[in-house]
Amino acid sequence: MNTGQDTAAIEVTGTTVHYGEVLALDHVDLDVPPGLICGLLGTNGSGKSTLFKTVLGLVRPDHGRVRIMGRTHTAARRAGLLAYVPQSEQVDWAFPVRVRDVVMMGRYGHMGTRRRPRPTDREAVDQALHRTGLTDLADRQIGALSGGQRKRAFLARALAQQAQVLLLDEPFAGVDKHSESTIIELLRTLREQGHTLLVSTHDLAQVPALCDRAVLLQRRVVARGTPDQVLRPELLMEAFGVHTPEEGPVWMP
Ligand SMILES: Nc1ncnc2c1ncn2[C@@H]1O[C@H](COP(=O)(O)OP(=O)(O)OP(=O)(O)O)[C@@H](O)[C@H]1O
Repeated sequence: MNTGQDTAAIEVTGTTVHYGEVLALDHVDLDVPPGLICGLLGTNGSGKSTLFKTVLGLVRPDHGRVRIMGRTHTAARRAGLLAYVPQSEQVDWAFPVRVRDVVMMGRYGHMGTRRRPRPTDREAVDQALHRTGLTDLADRQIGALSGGQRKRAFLARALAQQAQVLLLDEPFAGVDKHSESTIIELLRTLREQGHTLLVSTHDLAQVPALCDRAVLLQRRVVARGTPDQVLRPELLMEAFGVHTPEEGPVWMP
């Protein structure tokens, strides 16, 4: 009997993506077991966002297959299994929407077409605001938050979704130490609660402490495994042009 225990939370098989002439992903395989944090590491342009968009079904691969907990992305999204925190939001920051309203958007999938919040929706929003340290800012306009606070607001929106699988694109980029430690603590708690997280980051120094698995991407998968297996000088050199996590990534043409 298949108990579902061996079904990967995220499975990408032989996936290739072109944007016109640009090869963005080249036969990428990825397999994240449930309940783990997997770091997705690569330079600018290495295909991290494209891989997220492919998992979400926003980009159609030339070939290859994506499964989220054994389902297609359409079925997974319909079942509310998948939440996404993009790198930056294409929003009009002057638009008069409160932080609480942004987080409530994470509940839309639970509310049906009338989008009238019920007590359970309000509770989920309050909890997500609390967990991201935004309770005191809940009634502030989103455009009046700092960059790090905005990041936390979009993370809160994903939390309110209560999805099993979370995709986080550069959650630490441009955030201060306070926001960074709030986010790290939160990601660890989510893992303890059995969620699966795929987290892209340039910050290699964080990977050993945060991630159970890591994938080095340079259009194709350079390496995947535990952080120890992946953060090896020759592999980092191949993917980033650096020898150690402490040296940090540098731009490679
Ligand atoms: N809409 C698009 N049209 C054409 N080329 C694109 C498009 N989106 C991405 N690309 C190209 O595909 C490649 C992968 O881009 P992608 O955004 O996935 O990289 P990334 O690893 O997320 O980079 P970054 O760290 O800078 O966000 C790059 O060469 C990029 O220029």
